[in-house]
Amino acid sequence: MTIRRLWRNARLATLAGTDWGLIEQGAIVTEGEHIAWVGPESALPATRGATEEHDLGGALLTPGLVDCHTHLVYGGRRADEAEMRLNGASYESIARAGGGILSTVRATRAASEAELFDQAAARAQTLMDQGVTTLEIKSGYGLTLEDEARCLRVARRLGQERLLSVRTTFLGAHALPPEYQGRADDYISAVCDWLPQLHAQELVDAVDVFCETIGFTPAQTRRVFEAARTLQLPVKLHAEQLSDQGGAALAASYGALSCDHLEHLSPAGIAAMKTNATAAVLLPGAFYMLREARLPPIAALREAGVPMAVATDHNPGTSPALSLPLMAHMACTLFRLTPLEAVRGITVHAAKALGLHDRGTLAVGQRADFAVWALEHPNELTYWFGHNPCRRVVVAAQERST
Ligand SMILES: N=CN[C@@H](CCC(=O)O)C(=O)O
Ligand SMILES: [Zn+2]
Repeated sequence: MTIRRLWRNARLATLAGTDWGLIEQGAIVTEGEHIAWVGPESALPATRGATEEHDLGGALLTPGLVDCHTHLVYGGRRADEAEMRLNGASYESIARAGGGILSTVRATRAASEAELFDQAAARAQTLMDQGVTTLEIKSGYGLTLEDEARCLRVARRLGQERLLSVRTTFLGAHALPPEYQGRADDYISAVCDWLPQLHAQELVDAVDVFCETIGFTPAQTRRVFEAARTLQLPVKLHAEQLSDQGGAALAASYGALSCDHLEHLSPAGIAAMKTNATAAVLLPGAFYMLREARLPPIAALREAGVPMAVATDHNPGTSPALSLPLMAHMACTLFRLTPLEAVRGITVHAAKALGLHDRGTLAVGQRADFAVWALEHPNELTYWFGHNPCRRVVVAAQERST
């Protein structure tokens, strides 16, 4: 029997149109895992009787948050590297000396799958406690077939065992592992060979590449995208973070779901993203921690109508951040997004960046994923920082304790 639930006595921010979509004294009826009715309580049809009723005490209810770019599964930590950077070393110089991503690769390979799971689960819990109901998790710290598979299995298990929706992204082309030094093209051949094997194990929802001077070239990126295309897997790209490689235009030409980082994005890249409906994922945590000098071209993206998402980019090197509302706050203060843009960036546009159209707003037919906040207005999601106003989280109409 489909369970029908009534969630009432809430101020709703539906985000279903182009504004906040506020509904005072609102109610939502869910049937099974989806929203069956949403509106002011006064208009609730009598036929909408529910088997369960939840009084939300006048709190603010928003769509569940979507963190569309994380590297959540890894071993170790990189506080020493952060200290080196604070003492003057650059991210690139540390990477070229075999630190950076490769130091996390060593720690990840040394960790057991159970350890990787426990550590990632604790991080996921912190994100979830602050309103996240959908989480993208990339591999990219294993860099062997088996180590990449382990990380993707851990990510899948998080989705199965926790009340959370997880999307997995294969990022084998994240860094060149030591055993392939000087043989980047051979490593890309290996990555292209692993992809169908991982896909056959149902471990891959999308494919990503780090296209950068300290990552992979556009030509190597293209080879990975061709392998993804053969399997009809969507692609996304770490693009134009530290330099303009023309990666965004390349990714957009493959119909990429998103291009992420984008501090060095060119007008041609923006035009290609616009043409191909590719979302821009902004990552203020990495921008802040690397003390980058150059802002992503927000005004031009806005002008072009490219959807802008915001994510934590949680990773041990450049963004050990575990609060998506904090990233929305930083997207406003650092990148000058409006509060509405930033909140759409962690809900409906983040869902779009994952190719998901069934979440991110409160509307009939959408997944019943929402967060309840001790706030009066959704603009407070980008106002407060350093505390957690999230009170309840509901995933597919099931309440998760926070
Ligand atoms: N830029 C590449 N990948 C990560 C950083 C990974 C790391 O430094 O461990 C990012 O998205 O910022
Ligand atoms: Zn990343």
